[in-house]
Amino acid sequence: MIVLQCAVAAEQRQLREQLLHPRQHRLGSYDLCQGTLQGQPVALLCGGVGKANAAAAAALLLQQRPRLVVLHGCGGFYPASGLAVGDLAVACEEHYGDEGVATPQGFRDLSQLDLPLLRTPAGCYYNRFPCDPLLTGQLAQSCRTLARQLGCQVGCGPFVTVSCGSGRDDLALLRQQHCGGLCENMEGAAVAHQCLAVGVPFIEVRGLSNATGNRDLRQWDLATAMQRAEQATLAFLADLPPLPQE
Ligand SMILES: O=C(O)c1cccc(C(=O)CC[C@H]2O[C@@H](n3cnc4c(=O)[nH]cnc43)[C@H](O)[C@@H]2O)c1
Repeated sequence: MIVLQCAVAAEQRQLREQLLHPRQHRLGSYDLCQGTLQGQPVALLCGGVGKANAAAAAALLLQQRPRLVVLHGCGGFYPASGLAVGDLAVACEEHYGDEGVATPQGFRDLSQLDLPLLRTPAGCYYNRFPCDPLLTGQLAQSCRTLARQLGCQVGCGPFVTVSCGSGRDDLALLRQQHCGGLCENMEGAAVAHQCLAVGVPFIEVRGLSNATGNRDLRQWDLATAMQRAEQATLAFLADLPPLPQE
């Protein structure tokens, strides 16, 4: 089974509509919708906004040993990303953007503080959590094909997960520079972290709803961004070969 996780119900509307053989379950405090999309067995999980919600939801689903977790939704793009509202972004890794300490000399992240968030036999993880490289490549390829049809761009690079959105130019610039960030969101690093902790592959795609930096809600397009992330998820599933045992 593949888990398709998002933050809010509006981010999974199309996926729910297209789900074949839908079955509704209650898992902990979540309404889980299972079925088939593009021939793949999936579970649709709406985990809530923010790192704590996203991690709690992912941790519960990971107990069922899914084949893969795909996080999808909307996000903000950083100034030097070259991206625009309506474009797609694929994560190669996720950064916890505000875990660390703000000092008079600037932001110090957890590696500079020697405070790992996760210890595995392969090593310690601080602010940065990788996405599955092979599946990320496949996701980016599916997105490029889709983007040609939609007339939009695709970026692939580091994502930054924050508690406090970058609604100011200086903050957006700082986070972009510190993490080399392409896209900002509020859940990704927490889900990537949970997946890495139990060895389940993780990938992430976001439709870009807004620019980070000085906040101007008139320029936001949440609906298009959410829809495009769902379309990208469907395109990825359609291109994905089924697992031998499924
Ligand atoms: O009103 C605001 O200034 C504001 C700032 C950040 C996010 C929101 C939302 O309503 C969306 C939260 C939701 O969407 C993701 N998201 C979308 N754009 C961003 C962003 O620029 N920075 C961080 N998160 C963003 C996020 O993952 C949440 O799930 C409103």
